[in-house]
Amino acid sequence: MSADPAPKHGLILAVNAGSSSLKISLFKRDGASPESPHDIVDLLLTSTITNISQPPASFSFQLASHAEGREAKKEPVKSIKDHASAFQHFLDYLKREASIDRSEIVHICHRVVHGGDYFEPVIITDESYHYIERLSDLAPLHNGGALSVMKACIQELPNANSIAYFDTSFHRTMPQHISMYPIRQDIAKKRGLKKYGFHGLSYAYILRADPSQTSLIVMHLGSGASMCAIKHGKSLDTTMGLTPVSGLPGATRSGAIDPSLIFHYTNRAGRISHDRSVAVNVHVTEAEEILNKRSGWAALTGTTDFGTIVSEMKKVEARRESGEVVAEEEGKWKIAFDIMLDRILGYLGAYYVKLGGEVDALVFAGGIGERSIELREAVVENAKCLGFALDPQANAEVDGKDGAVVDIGKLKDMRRVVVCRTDEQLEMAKECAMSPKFWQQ
Ligand SMILES: Nc1ncnc2c1ncn2[C@@H]1O[C@H](COP(=O)(O)OP(=O)(O)O)[C@@H](O)[C@H]1O
Ligand SMILES: CC(=O)OP(=O)(O)O
Ligand SMILES: [Mg+2]
Repeated sequence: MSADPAPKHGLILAVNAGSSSLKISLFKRDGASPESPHDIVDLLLTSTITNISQPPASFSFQLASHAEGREAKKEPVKSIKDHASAFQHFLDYLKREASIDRSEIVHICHRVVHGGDYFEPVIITDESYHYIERLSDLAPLHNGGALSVMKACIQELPNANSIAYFDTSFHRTMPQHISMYPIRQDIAKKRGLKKYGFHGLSYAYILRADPSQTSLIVMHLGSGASMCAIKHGKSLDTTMGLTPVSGLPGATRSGAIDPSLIFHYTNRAGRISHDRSVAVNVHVTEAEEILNKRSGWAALTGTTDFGTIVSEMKKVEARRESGEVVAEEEGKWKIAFDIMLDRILGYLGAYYVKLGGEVDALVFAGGIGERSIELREAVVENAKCLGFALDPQANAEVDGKDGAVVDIGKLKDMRRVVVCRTDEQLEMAKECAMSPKFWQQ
């Protein structure tokens, strides 16, 4: 693919292949105001495909000019089975429904979860494609999906450059004693066995969203959930590790467990899994398959939707309070909620101490962090001893408020608590638009 600088103006397509979703945004680079990162790109449209790993997938498409406070309409699409078919569905829809000239797309930014030792964004060439492909085993739910979208872009949008932006880049500042595992370092170095950390594009976006705050404890809570301690604008520690399975539990991921557990769970831990739904062209073991795909709150409750867990938990609690005897099995919703809460609090306490109590704000982000009034309430209530307190009304009214950052804390004499509507696509598009090497000046 070519790496020639594009003209000053042009369209940037940003694609975010998450573990069970594909989020796509199209931006126009406004060459007239490249000074500020905030107005360098204008959003033209967004499209989201969710439930990719739990069919039927749900598709939405919205032109920015028609958005104005309206939720995009969602429709189930049976033909979507993976990230490649999700992206193809988007391209077909774009061709049919929107008056966008696809030849005006000059750069396509791809969120790549595992970048290994790549720190800067890279143009996709044979060499970088294969490097990312080799890392797929370390991000079995992610890299394969991003690569399949890149392949489609090379075929369907041959005049655009594909550029990879890495989740791992943000965490390159972690001190060695934090990123290193206490194992033999000759083996660790040879095989790249260290903590990389993920969700970095989201953390970078959050940091940029309010430049006055530079020391933060951030919770990015989505299908994949992680936390990050940011000290003076740099990642100090994060909960995911060599792969995104560690740290907090996720929709289908176990989060941190005793590493020996898996050998007691199955006697096939080291065998290559035959389940091809985990990812494309990836060799994962039965152990990785179990911990990445058959664990998490889906294993505890049967749903990957944390919103359902909260609403079912509340229904059961209401019945219990009204005197009804509730079957033990119905306690599963609260157990899932409490496990998530417990793990979050564990890292919150640890990060507060690691930051020496210098915390400008506690930040909630990601699908759960941005939408679960109840989880935010429970976290902040339990973190009272650290000087955090919630304004219950502000917490309940986040959805009605505009802007990337919404304050939900009691501000007087208390530390700041905020919700940040994170946007990994916008982060990549801004980075791309601000990189002189990608544009003719
Ligand atoms: N109202 C809600 N309350 C709690 N959780 C929610 C709510 N709405 C959505 N979610 C959760 O947000 C998740 C999606 O988060 P998101 O960050 O978009 O995920 P992804 O990891 O796919 O990028 C859903 O799987 C669901 O669990
Ligand atoms: C790294 C990760 O888990 O990403 P996502 O939450 O988008 O699946
Ligand atoms: Mg995500």
